[in-house]
Amino acid sequence: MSTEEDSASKAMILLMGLRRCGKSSICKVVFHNMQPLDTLYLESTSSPSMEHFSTLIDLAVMELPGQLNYFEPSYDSERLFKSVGALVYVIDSQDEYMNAITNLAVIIEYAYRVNPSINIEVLIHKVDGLSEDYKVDVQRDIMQRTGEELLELGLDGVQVSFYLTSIFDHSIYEAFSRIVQKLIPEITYLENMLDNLIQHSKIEKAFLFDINSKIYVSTDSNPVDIQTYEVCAEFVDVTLDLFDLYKTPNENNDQAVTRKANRERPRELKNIAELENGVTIYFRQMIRGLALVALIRTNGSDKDSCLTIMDYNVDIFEKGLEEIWANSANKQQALSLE
Ligand SMILES: Nc1nc2c(ncn2[C@@H]2O[C@H](COP(=O)(O)OP(=O)(O)OP(=O)(O)O)[C@@H](O)[C@H]2O)c(=O)[nH]1
Repeated sequence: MSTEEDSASKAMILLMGLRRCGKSSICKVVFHNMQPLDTLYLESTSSPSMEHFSTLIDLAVMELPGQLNYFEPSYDSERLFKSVGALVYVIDSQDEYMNAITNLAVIIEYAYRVNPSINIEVLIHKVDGLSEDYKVDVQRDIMQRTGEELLELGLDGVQVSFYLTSIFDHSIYEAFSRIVQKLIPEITYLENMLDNLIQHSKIEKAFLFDINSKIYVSTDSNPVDIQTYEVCAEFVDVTLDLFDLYKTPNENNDQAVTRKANRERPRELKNIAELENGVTIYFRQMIRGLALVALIRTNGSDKDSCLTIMDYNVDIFEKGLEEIWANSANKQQALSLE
């Protein structure tokens, strides 16, 4: 099966940008847990590469090397762009970016023509090297120049979203979370379910994480503040690291070694801790490699009874999730039979 055929059944994210803008580093850090500093030694990518990951939906992230000429007749760009849900274009903010903007406009013109429903997402990347003021200036400048280029091409109505990102902090996960969420058809149900859960469980904020990438596939409708996300993402890491250190009860050494090698975890992974500010943080594994992470403010009421209610409500939430997943799996099956 070719990479493009393989991706047809998945929501596809296409990652593009000029050479050395940071595409491979983003893939390695977000999807393979590579340490950001180790990306310094990554070699230039010479052929398209594809990452797959499954959350509530199956996603494929395809990286196209910067030096490839996508509009050569030998390269079937039309078929590729038609199968894509989101085009993510990376611009290196530490470099001279005018060429990147011109290249982006040409790609948008093409992508939009063959696939008008494509989401266009621009990562203003490597902002760790810029001061706070300069970051804002660069963002404004890139947005304005992109707008001008699109206007010249008669594409001023095309919606483009911009994100300031860096692999050295959580901004890249936050951006990918928002990009992925736009591709999940059931996102409104998920948000409603999370809103319902927080109303009935003294929760301040709840995230549904994809455990392996630490992208959050959904959250309640309260605004996301990046520090809250960071605390929750770190708790996912700590929980998994701790779990991987120890054998589970009734497991012999060989089974533990095999499980760790395959990165398998028992279904019901759960962890609860109290933060310095008295807020309780709650982690519970759900279906399909997802985990619910919530911050609970007990406000002086009995912590144990809060957690009992929480467990009960999370059971109901998980059942809802199973139903959503069963429905979306049926829909995908029906589509593939058409
Ligand atoms: N400061 C900083 N450097 C970054 C960031 N992301 C990537 N880099 C660095 O940028 C350089 C190029 O990154 P790559 O991921 O190889 O770039 P690429 O777009 O895949 O390059 P090609 O494969 O040639 O198309 C590496 O040295 C990375 O360490 C970031 O957020 N901040």
